[in-house]
Amino acid sequence: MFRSSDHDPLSAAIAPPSNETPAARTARLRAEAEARRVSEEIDEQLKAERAARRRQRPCVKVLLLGQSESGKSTTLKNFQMQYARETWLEERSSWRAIIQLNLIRSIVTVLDLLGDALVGPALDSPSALSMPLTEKHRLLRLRLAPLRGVQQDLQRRLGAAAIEESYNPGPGGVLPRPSSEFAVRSHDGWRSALERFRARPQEAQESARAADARVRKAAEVTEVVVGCAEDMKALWEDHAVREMLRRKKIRMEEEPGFFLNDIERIATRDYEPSDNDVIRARLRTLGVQEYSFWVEQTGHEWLMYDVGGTRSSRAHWYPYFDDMEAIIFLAPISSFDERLREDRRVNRLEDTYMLWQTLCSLQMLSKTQIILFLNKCDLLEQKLRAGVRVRTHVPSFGNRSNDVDTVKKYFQSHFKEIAKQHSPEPRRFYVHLTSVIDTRSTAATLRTVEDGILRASLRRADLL
Ligand SMILES: Nc1nc2c(ncn2[C@@H]2O[C@H](COP(=O)(O)OP(=O)(O)OP(=O)(O)O)[C@@H](O)[C@H]2O)c(=O)[nH]1
Ligand SMILES: [Mg+2]
Repeated sequence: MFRSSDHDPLSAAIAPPSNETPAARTARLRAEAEARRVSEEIDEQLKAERAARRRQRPCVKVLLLGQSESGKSTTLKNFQMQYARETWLEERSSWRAIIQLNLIRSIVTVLDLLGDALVGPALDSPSALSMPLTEKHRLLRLRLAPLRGVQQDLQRRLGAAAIEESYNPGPGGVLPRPSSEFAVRSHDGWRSALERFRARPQEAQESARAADARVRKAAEVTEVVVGCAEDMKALWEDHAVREMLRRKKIRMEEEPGFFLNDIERIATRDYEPSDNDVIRARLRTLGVQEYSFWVEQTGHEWLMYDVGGTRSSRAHWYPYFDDMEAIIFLAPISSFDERLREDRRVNRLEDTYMLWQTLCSLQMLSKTQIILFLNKCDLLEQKLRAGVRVRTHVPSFGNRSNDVDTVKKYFQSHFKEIAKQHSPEPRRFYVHLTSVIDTRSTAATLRTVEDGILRASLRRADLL
């Protein structure tokens, strides 16, 4: 099995901050040791399961990699929609709570910003809003306050995956890491989170009373959300609030799990998530999750591995490298002007380049097909239309034209060049420009990808 070394860039990418205090280091090492123990136990269990399955029938294994929020789980959802329709439909309504949480989280973000602005510059200051915040905004804030309690409650019940990882360098350079960061989970990640929100009893042994309590709790959450619907809408549609967001350069529409334009539809008692809602919902992945699909047309079983992409999760990728038919690497190219949520000092595109270089240069992956998805093209287009200039954030872009085609081509050639320079053996460059929230075009991409992977797999089997 592959082990990381001190020199490899992936280790560098997950290295602790240089100004870490002794106390923070002790706590981190202890938490990491525990995470490693749990993770190794899960690896062993998965290995045994995989070996047993392989003995029974052939399967094609694909690993999804990329930084956090790059679209790995969303790609997996597309596969699930296409090849495991029954499970997809069974799980779909359980996403309701996650979508409610996504919506509430956006509202709470706006409320926090509003809170700051209400105690902000005086009306006559140059940075004051042209449309002043008034008593109406204070009241909206007050009336929407119960959503904070609901957010906490949902997050508690959904578990660590529902909490976005983040830390800001605190005083003295201590970077507090939330304990959730080390919550390495079993391989059924989001499934276990969703299970807690199923309407029907989950297991035979679940008592009717426990099932009732779960259903009652879900109804209580819905009642609060429905009760706040009008105020949420008023807040999101308010001109002064929009101006405040614009001034702070916050584009809520680009945030993961954005549902503020769907309040009327979602904040109702009989809301049922659509396919598209589930695709757009955000629940982060912890540890490694394994999914299996049976592809009728070719008679193969596919095993897909979805991993957590935050820096602290990346150490858990290694054990999966030596056993894959292909890797799909997600690079969100709209992120050229963003910073990592878990470390605001790092530019997201730089982080993606670094990960890509690492994967390309690993000797053990030299024969593995790596397929690059330059993802979030829709957001890239949106950003460029809004006037964001690539050159400001990527100086090497130089004086090229800031139009979508030029930008896409530029990024694509940069990834290609990295692959060429750093692969230990020549490798073919497989690339797709994607917006994986667009299920129709993604279905076509996935068919091409699937075909390519299968061919390579058969070729390999022939050679063996
Ligand atoms: N607009 C847009 N949103 C996307 C696209 N791909 C993913 N998203 C959204 O981005 C958010 C994050 O996507 P995920 O698939 O959860 O990201 P991930 O790579 O699995 O992240 P981790 O689990 O944290 O490693 C979700 O809300 C998705 O709906 C895309 O191409 N366009
Ligand atoms: Mg994920």
